[in-house]
Amino acid sequence: MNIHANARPTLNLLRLPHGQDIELPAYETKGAAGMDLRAAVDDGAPMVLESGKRALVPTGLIFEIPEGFEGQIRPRSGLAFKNGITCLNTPGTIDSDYRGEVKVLLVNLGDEPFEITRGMRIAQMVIAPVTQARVAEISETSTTARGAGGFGSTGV
Ligand SMILES: O=c1ccn([C@H]2C[C@H](O)[C@@H](COP(=O)(O)OP(=O)(O)OP(=O)(O)O)O2)c(=O)[nH]1
Ligand SMILES: [Mg+2]
Repeated sequence: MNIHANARPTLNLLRLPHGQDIELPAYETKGAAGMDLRAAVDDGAPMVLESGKRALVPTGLIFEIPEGFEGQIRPRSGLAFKNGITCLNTPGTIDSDYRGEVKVLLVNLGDEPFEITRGMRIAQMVIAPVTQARVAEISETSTTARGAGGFGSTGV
């Protein structure tokens, strides 16, 4: 039994006209972290992503991410490995107050053109909790062992 079953937040979504027959985002396995998102491109006109180019791919869906959460749009590793297709802005951020169509910014880092067909699973979305911090300006920082060391300061 999933002990978190009752704690699962609900993702409301609205289909746009061009998303009508697209399968809804779904977790492909019981323990999947992300739900796969599908391309709502024209049936008769697949989108061709040339090598080195990027494109915003429509999902045909508007989400209401529950308050206190975000949607993280991440690449699918299979597309990345086989075709060099990834999300340019990964992880893309879907804000809980966004009410526009969710789009996936794909880039083709492979050598061949890539055809995106209607209903193709192009990316995945992870619903993750978000903390909004308060911002407080200070005049000096506390002291730590690390100090300003970074970018490899602890060695390899
Ligand atoms: O891959 C993505 C990333 C973002 N968005 C939408 C939802 C998100 O809530 C909104 C704004 O995203 P972000 O804050 O990353 O972009 P921005 O360049 O800062 O735009 P804005 O000024 O609208 O916040 O764009 C997508 O549909 N797909
Ligand atoms: Mg922003």
